[in-house]
Amino acid sequence: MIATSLRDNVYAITVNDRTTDLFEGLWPISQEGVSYNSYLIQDEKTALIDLTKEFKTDELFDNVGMIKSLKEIDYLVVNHMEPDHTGAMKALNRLNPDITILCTPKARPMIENYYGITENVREVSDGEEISLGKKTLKFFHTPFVHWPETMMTYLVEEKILFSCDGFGGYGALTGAIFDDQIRDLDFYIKESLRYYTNIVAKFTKPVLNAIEKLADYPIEIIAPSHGLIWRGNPGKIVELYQKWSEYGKGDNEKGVTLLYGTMYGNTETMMNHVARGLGSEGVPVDIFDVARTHMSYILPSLWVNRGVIIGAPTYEGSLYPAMSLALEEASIKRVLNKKAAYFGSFGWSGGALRQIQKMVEPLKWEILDTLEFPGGPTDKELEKAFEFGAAFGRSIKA
Ligand SMILES: Cc1cc2nc3c(=O)[nH]c(=O)nc-3n(C[C@H](O)[C@H](O)[C@H](O)COP(=O)(O)O)c2cc1C
Repeated sequence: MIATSLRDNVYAITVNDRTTDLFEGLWPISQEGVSYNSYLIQDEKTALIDLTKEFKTDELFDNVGMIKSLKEIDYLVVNHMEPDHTGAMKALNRLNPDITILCTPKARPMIENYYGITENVREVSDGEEISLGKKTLKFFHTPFVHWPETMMTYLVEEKILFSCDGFGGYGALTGAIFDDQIRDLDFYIKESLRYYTNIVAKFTKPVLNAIEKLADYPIEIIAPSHGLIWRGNPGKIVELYQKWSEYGKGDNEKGVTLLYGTMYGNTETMMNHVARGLGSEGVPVDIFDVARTHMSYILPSLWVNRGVIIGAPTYEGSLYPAMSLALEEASIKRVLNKKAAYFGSFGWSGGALRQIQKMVEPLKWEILDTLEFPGGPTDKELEKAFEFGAAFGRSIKA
């Protein structure tokens, strides 16, 4: 892909990755893809902001090289050390050992640990400015958006924020790279939420801190290191990230995530009646079979909805394992403060509910109702399931 101009002498080099199956070795992107965005600013001095995953090094270098020889670049700005933004660092350093690497103090030892580079590394302090000539880089330390060494870089005269992982999203770019060029903006918003819940959700407070820190600076372009560049409406992605971060406190949407798992269909039969009960109250419901859906796609729903219904049978005295794994993942991502309910089938002893209580208690999920039944549900139990769903729906709307 050829570099795109953001402003005079400010370029975006967006490298698409459509072959990595799992982002971070965890999160599926084989359908959606992802982009690694780097930025080049040409002035009396030239700065390159963030790099790419190692296997995309040649593509990045070829595209940068069309604008400026890599050997003539003065600064490499490292906003974040994660290898999807720094994988090309060693190769760049070999080509241009004189390049000055600008980073936070916390990034310096990481640069040595990951790439063995110790020379020409210059720490920038929070709020520090470096002049490139006519244009000025200003650095904001934003720890834990997404690692401790993270910072964002602001191009003062052009009012562009290079936000790295902050305000990023999955989704390879389709030639168009700006929000105002995209017909299916909903796709990128959905993929930004999935990215947020997969990658950033644990760090809601640092995201809110970063937004607050930048509040007084006019921003005309948000240029993250993954996904769309927000030029038409940069406030949109900031508002979304802010809203999603506020959800971490529990002030969520009036919807329900219905997670279920089943071995022989009894819990699934019940689930359909619970769902109809919820539907009768007009409450939006997302239904996921936890054994067959990657958690990457479940987390966005769990994150935004106020209510969670768990439907799963007892398995070896405890909870159906795929549901345990889903709840464990929700715990890792700090999905907190939900209204919850449980239903499920058992053979003889039960035990699933006990395990659920143990798992959701630290997450501050309030279990409003439970409905357990032996074997297959009777007609009476199915009626109860409908009312169980409807009652839960009412409590979510309340
Ligand atoms: C491998 C396995 C282990 C089970 N362990 C228990 C158990 O410890 N206690 C119990 O009450 N039922 C146990 N059951 C029975 C199931 O909970 C029961 O069959 C239930 O109806 C399954 O619901 P489903 O049709 O939604 O999968 C077990 C079933 C299987 C297949």
